[in-house]
Amino acid sequence: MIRRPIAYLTRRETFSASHRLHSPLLTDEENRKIFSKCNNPNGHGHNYTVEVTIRGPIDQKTGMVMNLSDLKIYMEESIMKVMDHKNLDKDVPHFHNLVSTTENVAVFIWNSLSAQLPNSSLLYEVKVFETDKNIMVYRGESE
Ligand SMILES: Nc1nc2c(c(=O)[nH]1)N=C([C@H](O)[C@H](O)COP(=O)(O)OP(=O)(O)OP(=O)(O)O)CN2
Ligand SMILES: [Zn+2]
Repeated sequence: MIRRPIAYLTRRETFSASHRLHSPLLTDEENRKIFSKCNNPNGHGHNYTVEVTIRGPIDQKTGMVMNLSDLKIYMEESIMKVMDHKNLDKDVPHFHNLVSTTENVAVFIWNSLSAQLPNSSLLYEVKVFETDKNIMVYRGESE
């Protein structure tokens, strides 16, 4: 049997969203202390960048791990339509009772994409840049 090379492909999208860091599991005082300026009652915004990486064998016939045009559609559905120009806490039901940290945003994107992809085992990494300096990575791991 011919061994197929494994390759990684990544697509990047950017979206803008507002949010407030406020955990329902903490008191108001604890929220203020832990999240400080990010607990501002009227929220704040970010221009997020998301990189989604797919890992898999290169198909002999197509020469592709996955068609980037298809990945574009999956990311449009899972990320852009859901979060771009939205208030994460109010507009995205997932964050009604879950603090919208970038870690949780990365997990949310992973789960949404997994549900969309025909073969979710190809999903390798979701990387979310909250700012140029603050970057979170999720690879589907849990403990
Ligand atoms: N582990 C996490 N910590 C923090 C998160 C997060 O999502 N996960 N988020 C925030 C705030 O929401 C906010 O995004 C912080 O942004 P910003 O003030 O721009 O970040 P810096 O203070 O690092 O920016 P400087 O440019 O260095 O001032 C906080 N923590
Ligand atoms: Zn923030």
